[in-house]
Amino acid sequence: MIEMQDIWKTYVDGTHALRGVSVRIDRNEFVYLVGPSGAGKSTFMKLIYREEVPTKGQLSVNGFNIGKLKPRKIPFVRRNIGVIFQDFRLLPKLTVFENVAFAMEVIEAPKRIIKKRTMEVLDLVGLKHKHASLPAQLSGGEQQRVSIARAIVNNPSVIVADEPTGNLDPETSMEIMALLEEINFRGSTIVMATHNRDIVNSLRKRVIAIENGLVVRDEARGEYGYEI
Ligand SMILES: Nc1ncnc2c1ncn2[C@@H]1O[C@H](COP(=O)(O)OP(=O)(O)OP(=O)(O)O)[C@@H](O)[C@H]1O
Repeated sequence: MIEMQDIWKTYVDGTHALRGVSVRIDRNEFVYLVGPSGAGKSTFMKLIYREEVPTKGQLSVNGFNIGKLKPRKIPFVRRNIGVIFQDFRLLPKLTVFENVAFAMEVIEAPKRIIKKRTMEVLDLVGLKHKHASLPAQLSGGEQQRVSIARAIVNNPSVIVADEPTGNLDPETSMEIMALLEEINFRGSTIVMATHNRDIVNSLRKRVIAIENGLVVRDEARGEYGYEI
C-alpha cells in the first residue's frame, strides 16, 4: 500500500515538482499516472522507490515511512519495489541471465535459488531461450521484457514503471501491457506513468492525472483525457 499525505517535492534549484499531493493506492491496484510533460509524474514515482525524498508531507510504502527511513532500512524497502524504465537500463556487458540474476545477487540470495528463480522469471517473460544473449542482440520489446524480469525477480509487492512503452511500437507495447497485467494479476501493485493514450483508453484502469505538481483527476477506469 502506498499513501501520500500532502506531499511536496521541491528540488534544490527551487522547482516545486509536487505541491501537496494526497493519494492512496491499495494493494494490487493498477494505476496509470498521466499528465503533461514536467507535471511531476517521474518525481511521484521516484519518491515511491526512494530515489528522492519528500520535502514535506507523509509518504508510506508497504508500511514504511519513506521520509524518515533509516539508511540501513533502505535496501529492504527497495527490494520490495521493482522499477521499469522507458530506456530499459540493462547492463550492456552482461547477458540476459546475468542482468536479471544481478538483482538477486545484490540482496545476497543463495546461488542455487538465483539460478532457479532467474530462469523462472525469464520463462514468464518468454525469454528463457535468450538467457545467454547480450542486450544489444535483442529487440526493444525483448529488452523491456528482460527489464521486467529484473524488476519482478525479487517478488516485489510494488512495481513502478516510468513510460515502459515509450520506446516501443504499438504492437510490442501491447505485449508489454499484457505482461504487466499478468504480473498485476499475480499480486503486485502497479503504478505506471504513461503518455500512451491508446493504452490508457483501451485497457481501462484507475487514472491519476497530475498537472503542475497537483492531482487534478483520480478516476476508477478512467480515460487518458489529453489530446496528445
Ligand atoms: N533533479 C531535478 N532538479 C530540478 N528540477 C527537477 C529535477 N527533476 C525534475 N525536475 C523538475 O520538476 C518538474 C517535474 O518533473 P518530472 O520529471 O517529475 O515530470 P514528468 O511529469 O515526469 O515529466 P515527463 O512526462 O516529461 O517525464 C519539472 O519542472 C522538472 O523540470
